[in-house]
Amino acid sequence: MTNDNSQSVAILGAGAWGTALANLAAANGHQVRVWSRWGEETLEAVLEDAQIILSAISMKGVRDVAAQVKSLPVSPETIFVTATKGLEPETTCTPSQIWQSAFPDNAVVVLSGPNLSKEIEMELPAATVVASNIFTAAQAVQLVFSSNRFRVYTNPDPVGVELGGTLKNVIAIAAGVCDGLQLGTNAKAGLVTRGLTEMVRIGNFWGAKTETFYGLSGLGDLLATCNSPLSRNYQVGYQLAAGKTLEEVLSHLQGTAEGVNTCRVLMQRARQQNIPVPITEQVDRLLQGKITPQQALDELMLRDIKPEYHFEDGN
Ligand SMILES: NC(=O)C1=CN([C@@H]2O[C@H](COP(=O)(O)OP(=O)(O)OC[C@H]3O[C@@H](n4cnc5c(N)ncnc54)[C@H](O)[C@@H]3O)[C@@H](O)[C@H]2O)C=CC1
Ligand SMILES: O=C(CO)COP(=O)(O)O
Repeated sequence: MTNDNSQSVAILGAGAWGTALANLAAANGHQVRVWSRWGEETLEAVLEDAQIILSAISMKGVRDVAAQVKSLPVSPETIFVTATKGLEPETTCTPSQIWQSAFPDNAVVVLSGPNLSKEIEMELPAATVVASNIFTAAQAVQLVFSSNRFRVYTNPDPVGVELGGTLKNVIAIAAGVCDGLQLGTNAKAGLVTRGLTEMVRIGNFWGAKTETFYGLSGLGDLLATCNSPLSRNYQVGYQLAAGKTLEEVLSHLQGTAEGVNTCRVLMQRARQQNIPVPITEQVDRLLQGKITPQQALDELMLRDIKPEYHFEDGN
């Protein structure tokens, strides 16, 4: 396909998600180059004249790759896009914070939504969100990826969009446990809905807007990952419920389940800041092998009874 507005796009990370995004941009007629740490092309060659640099590196590699990019010439006009869903253990930074601190003069856009890469590779329809403090940058990225099979919305709340995609991974592990234990549809609906409340609570604390969590990058991604065996995070929970150890599960898992590390980081930060995160807390104890899936369920069901919401008018 030819494209009069063809952009030069560098994709960093040739895993499942980087490859799917590269294919979407290439199908729209953009010039796409993909860099992988195992590939033949150098980072310098892939970045040359890039108008958009998109990172789909898993969380553990983001800071290192950002430092490598920083050592190379990058125009201040270049837009960075981050598609990673995780939190850095040492700093609790989100990926966009790492990219923005490495490139303070460049626009940074977060791309996140209900996007199971296998379905996107099968050319099934999907929607996503691109969020930035700089609206024109989000619009430019929207144009690069939008097509009749990938609907891209802009959003002005990058923190909310990024946290939605990150926090839902922990709830997806819990949802996998719920299905693995065959707890039924009512239990799953209760878990996912209270999971969303937990995500909003954390997100608000960290500066995200409530409405964003009710959109594609929050509720949307929560529904996708909590209901699909294609989700690696869901698979982790499902297999823990079958009695496997975390080590056994991770040794056979294809790709990255970011929720495992996110849960630890989130738990530490929530404790420091006194944010109640009951579901995350049980997932954390389960991942650490401190409790069984059944004990996690009992802990959640037998918490103190309380109102569903604290309304502002006191009712
Ligand atoms: N696969 C999916 O359906 C989706 C994944 N994501 C997110 O995208 C990110 C990547 O996910 P996948 O592509 O599925 O994972 P993956 O495991 O298939 O690929 C990860 C990529 O990161 C690279 N990488 C890891 N550490 C590195 C380092 N130190 N230096 C350089 N490169 C390094 C790997 O070589 C690989 O290319 C994750 O944060 C995930 O949550 C987001 C939406 C959808
Ligand atoms: O984020 C995803 C879908 O939006 C992918 O989920 P997993 O990382 O659990 O596979």
